[in-house]
Amino acid sequence: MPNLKKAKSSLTSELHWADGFVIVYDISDRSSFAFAKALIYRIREPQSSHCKRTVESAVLLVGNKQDLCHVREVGWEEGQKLALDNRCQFSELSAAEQSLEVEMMFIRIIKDILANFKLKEKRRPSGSKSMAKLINNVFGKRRKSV
Ligand SMILES: Nc1nc2c(ncn2[C@@H]2O[C@H](COP(=O)(O)OP(=O)(O)OP(=O)(O)O)[C@@H](O)[C@H]2O)c(=O)[nH]1
Repeated sequence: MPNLKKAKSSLTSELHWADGFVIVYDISDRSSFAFAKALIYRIREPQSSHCKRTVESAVLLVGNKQDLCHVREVGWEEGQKLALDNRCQFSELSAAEQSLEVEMMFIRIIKDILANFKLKEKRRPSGSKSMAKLINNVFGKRRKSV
């Protein structure tokens, strides 16, 4: 429960501007997984009016310290399920032993962010429709004739 409270007060400003999040927990520490879960819930909770995003944030959940799997407290399936249930990507790695994997992790989140923006572009009304919308936004829909 304290984790949830702490997570609620975390990320407040980042929720406004961040296009992506990498949430890292320690597979040999269950409390870090609970905190990661609370952070993901915070990111995915329905946004309040002052924080309306047009593109959903990309989230990559990472189970670190895979080299400590002999003292594992969080199963791979648990991490995978949390990610799937909350539209996140998931991977496990060992930052201590796999520097390339860490690099790949950042490339992956950047790719996901770009994919989200491309998806939004596709959904936008095209050409004249979008121009009409822009004009309406600037001048207002119901203009009185002079
Ligand atoms: N065995 C192992 N240890 C790791 C790994 N990654 C980080 N550590 C160790 O975990 C400890 C915490 O690492 P930090 O890089 O300080 O991570 P942090 O998230 O800033 O941790 P806090 O400062 O505790 O919040 C250090 O002792 C690291 O050496 C890993 O992949 N395997």
